[in-house]
Amino acid sequence: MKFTKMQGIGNDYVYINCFEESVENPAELSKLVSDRHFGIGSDGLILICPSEAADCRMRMFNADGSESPMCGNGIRCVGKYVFDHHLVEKTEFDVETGAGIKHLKVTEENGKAVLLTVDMGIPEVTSQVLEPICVNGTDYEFIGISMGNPHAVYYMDDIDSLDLESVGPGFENHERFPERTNSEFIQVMSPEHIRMRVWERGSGETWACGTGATASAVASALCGRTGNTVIVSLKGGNLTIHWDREGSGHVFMTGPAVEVFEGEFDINNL
Ligand SMILES: N[C@H](CCC[C@H](N)C(=O)O)C(=O)O
Repeated sequence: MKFTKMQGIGNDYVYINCFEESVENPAELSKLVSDRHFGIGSDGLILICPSEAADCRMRMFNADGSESPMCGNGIRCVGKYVFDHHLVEKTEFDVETGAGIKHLKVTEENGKAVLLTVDMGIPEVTSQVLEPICVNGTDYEFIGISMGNPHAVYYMDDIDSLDLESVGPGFENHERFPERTNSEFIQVMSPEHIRMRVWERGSGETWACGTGATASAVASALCGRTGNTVIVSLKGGNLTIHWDREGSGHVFMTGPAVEVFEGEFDINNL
């Protein structure tokens, strides 16, 4: 089976073009391909599929095989793939996701997409603006934001000191979040700049999370820590998030997408 390895600021997935391939059990396949020692190595699997409602459809699976309705870094890479491989012949197009149809705009150089802007839709606030919670025996406050997938945003003075490998599962699996949650840890640098680390539902700490960066930008504006446009600095790079709060209410994410390599695998040998 042919695949393409792509990454959005270090959030890397194995992509399969399901206009040409068919995948019987994507949840199991995601567990296999994401293994960084016995598989290809990735944060999960993303299928690029035909769609009746848009130019294509994205299905996203975390490293543990769980499916998520939306993936911000993933949809930018999907946009790059369909543009670069001429599955679309336009610089604006739509991608169907489990969180609705998303509109993408491509910035291209020499016929390749180098930057993509995604209309992430209207965020949903799922908690009090700073709701108390006790995790691993320690008291915190968070803001719950859904971008089609759940996020819990926490503010800290020093995110680098977080031992996410040990505390991450307690945030992800807390009983407050019946569907588990992605957890973002934010250090506010200025009203226009935040730093973020993330423990993702189903994948652990990743180098970036597009929906998480979007949720964190909205949360930061809601609690008055930033304006409506912020640079979010993640381990793997930066995203620009703009919340058209006074207008459409939609949030826009702009960032890069990179094709790393193409390959083939025999699923019986994974
Ligand atoms: N782990 C997430 C899906 C991937 C989100 C992230 N990689 C992004 O770029 O938005 C979830 O289960 O909701």
